[in-house]
Amino acid sequence: MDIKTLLLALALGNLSLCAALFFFAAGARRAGQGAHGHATWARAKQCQALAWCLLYLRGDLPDLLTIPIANAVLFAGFALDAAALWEQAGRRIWRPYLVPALGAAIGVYVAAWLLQLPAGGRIAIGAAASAFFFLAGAAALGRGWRSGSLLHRSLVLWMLVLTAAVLARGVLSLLPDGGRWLNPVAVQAVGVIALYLMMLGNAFGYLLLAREQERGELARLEVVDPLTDVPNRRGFYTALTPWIALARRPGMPTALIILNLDQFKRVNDSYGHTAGDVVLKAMVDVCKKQLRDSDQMGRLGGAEFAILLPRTSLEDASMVAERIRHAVAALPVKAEKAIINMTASLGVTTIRAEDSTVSLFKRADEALQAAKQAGRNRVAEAEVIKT
Ligand SMILES: Nc1nc2c(ncn2[C@@H]2O[C@H](COP(=O)(O)OP(=O)(O)OP(=O)(O)O)[C@@H](O)[C@H]2O)c(=O)[nH]1
Repeated sequence: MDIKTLLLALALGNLSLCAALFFFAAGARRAGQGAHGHATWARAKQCQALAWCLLYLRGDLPDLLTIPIANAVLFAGFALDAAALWEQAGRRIWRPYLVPALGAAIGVYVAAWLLQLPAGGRIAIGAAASAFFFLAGAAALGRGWRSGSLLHRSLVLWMLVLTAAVLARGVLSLLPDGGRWLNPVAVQAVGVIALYLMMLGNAFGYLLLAREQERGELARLEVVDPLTDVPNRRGFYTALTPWIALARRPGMPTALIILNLDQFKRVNDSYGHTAGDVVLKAMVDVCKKQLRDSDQMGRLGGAEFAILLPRTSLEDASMVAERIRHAVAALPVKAEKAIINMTASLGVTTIRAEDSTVSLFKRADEALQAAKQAGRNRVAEAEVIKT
């Protein structure tokens, strides 16, 4: 296989990935899901497909296009590959690191071309720049090394080996007698094959990270409310369980507040569901500001929230509830070009030795209903057992 055929294989490989991503994005858009998740990776593949096409057409197109521009686009493609891997690994901030590195790589390469450095020098610069971006990508994949599967770890090692091969090709191109004891065409072919395998390794690595991230997100959504980012009912119950067990032992009590926004249905009916969502998010922020780090807020559903206050007496919990009630009433929420004033009703109780989740929530809910019936925008305590 000659070098031209290998370059064509690289161009076609990246073009097929572009096509696959295009149809994936179109499918996601039709399903109403949006497809922003893979935008960086799609751009990386587009850059690389264009660059390999230009490199393939060397000799047919002007050198300006097939040498400096093709390599600059290729470096951009490799940098975006690394960026996409970092995004999938959970780090969204890659621009401050990769953009200057890309600028430097392009600057040095173009300067070498303008100064008419021998081709070996340019190849070495290209290899060093590519290896840098491959290493950045491998580092993103390597972050999950400890918890990673065998496939995950093998991919990291595979990318490191290929990076070393690309780098070795660059070093060999600098040796004055490199061509004497090695066939230069074979060295070039090994370099291009390493790049081809890197394209495949990167695609596997990217898909692996994407699958891991999706699994992590699904696991998170089982216990977290996606709108307000606080635990949902299931997550809150899980956090509550040890405190119910602890209530059987002597010591400071744990308090529970249930908060329900008043007449929230009207907000949805008057301003729309989107405005209602903004209000719910704002309410969580308002409440969190009144709580300690050790307190835990959760969303039970609709406009109803629960707050767990460890080591807090009924009296103190009522004071916190009153503070929250006041803060909610004092803060108008801007949503959908409207200013919405809200109030909340709150029921307060402490966990008792004989409590189960059902009896605890029943009591807190009765207090909440008492607050609603007394005219809303107020705090009510659950009845205390006289001993
Ligand atoms: N915007 C928005 N609305 C929601 C969401 N979940 C539930 N709701 C709405 O929240 C409203 C809950 O109303 P309720 O708590 O039952 O009653 P209310 O209007 O607040 O009246 P009171 O509780 O008696 O003061 C219903 O209209 C639900 O459709 C959500 O995620 N977003």
